[in-house]
Amino acid sequence: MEVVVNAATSVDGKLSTRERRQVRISGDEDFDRVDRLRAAADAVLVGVGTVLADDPHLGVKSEDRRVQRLRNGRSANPARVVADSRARTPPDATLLNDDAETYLLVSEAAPPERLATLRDAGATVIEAGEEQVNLSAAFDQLETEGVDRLLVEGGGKVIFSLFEAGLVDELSVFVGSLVLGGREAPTLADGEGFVEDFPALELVGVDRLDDGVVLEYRVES
Ligand SMILES: NC(=O)C1=CN([C@@H]2O[C@H](COP(=O)(O)OP(=O)(O)OC[C@H]3O[C@@H](n4cnc5c(N)ncnc54)[C@H](O)[C@@H]3O)[C@@H](O)[C@H]2O)C=CC1
Ligand SMILES: Nc1nc(O)c(N)c(N[C@@H]2O[C@H](COP(=O)(O)O)[C@@H](O)[C@H]2O)n1
Repeated sequence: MEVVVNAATSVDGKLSTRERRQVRISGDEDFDRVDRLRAAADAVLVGVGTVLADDPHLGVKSEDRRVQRLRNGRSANPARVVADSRARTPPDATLLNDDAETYLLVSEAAPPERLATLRDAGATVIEAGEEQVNLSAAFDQLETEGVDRLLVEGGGKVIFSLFEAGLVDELSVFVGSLVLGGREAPTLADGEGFVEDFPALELVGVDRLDDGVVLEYRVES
């Protein structure tokens, strides 16, 4: 499976404010670039922290692109995937609507009654890992469901875990012209952080977009 990570940060590397309030960092051109990434993906993944903070939809915004996907024999929207160890996704979350299939990646620690509620709300549950989702094992199961290209939109904890597990193939970051600040504000890669064996990135693209810049990297394995 090809795993592509995309996020938008402030110049100081933050994904949102210290209150975890979603900020419009991207401008229209960058949101259109993200829409193209979504349209090219089989599924879009976020962590449950992002679901609780933003209640995202994760669908393709452009009708032309949705129509093109249908012409190509695909679903109009990519599937939605939530890394959600303890099944904390609210049953009325927007990404559980009928616009696309939704997979919840959970661990053995997820309460069975929560899983029953979320299955009733339309989710397909994939279990991998004891306390936290084992992303590598979960991705193997997603691949059997036909997910060959996965777009990851965040947040910082999930992105760090993916780098830690060596699962990221491509990374693109839109750096907007603003400073969010705050040591508690989520950054591109949170979690424990690396002290050695940092992921090796090859810079393959730099583009000015809106009032910011898009940096594109290939991740060396
Ligand atoms: N500017 C941008 O491009 C984006 C910004 N955001 C912002 O990021 C913030 C949310 O980020 P985070 O709090 O870091 O949450 P997150 O979205 O990374 O979710 C973290 C949660 O995912 C679950 N999880 C399951 N398996 C995991 C694993 N193997 N490794 C790590 N987590 C795992 C855990 O419950 C964990 O608490 C929000 O403020 C949101 O607005 C989110 C996405 C994109
Ligand atoms: N690329 C990008 N730029 C920003 O400025 C952002 N705030 C985000 N946030 C991400 O987009 C998700 C919302 O998606 P929907 O519009 O609801 O489909 C949000 O959850 C973040 O993952 N991204």
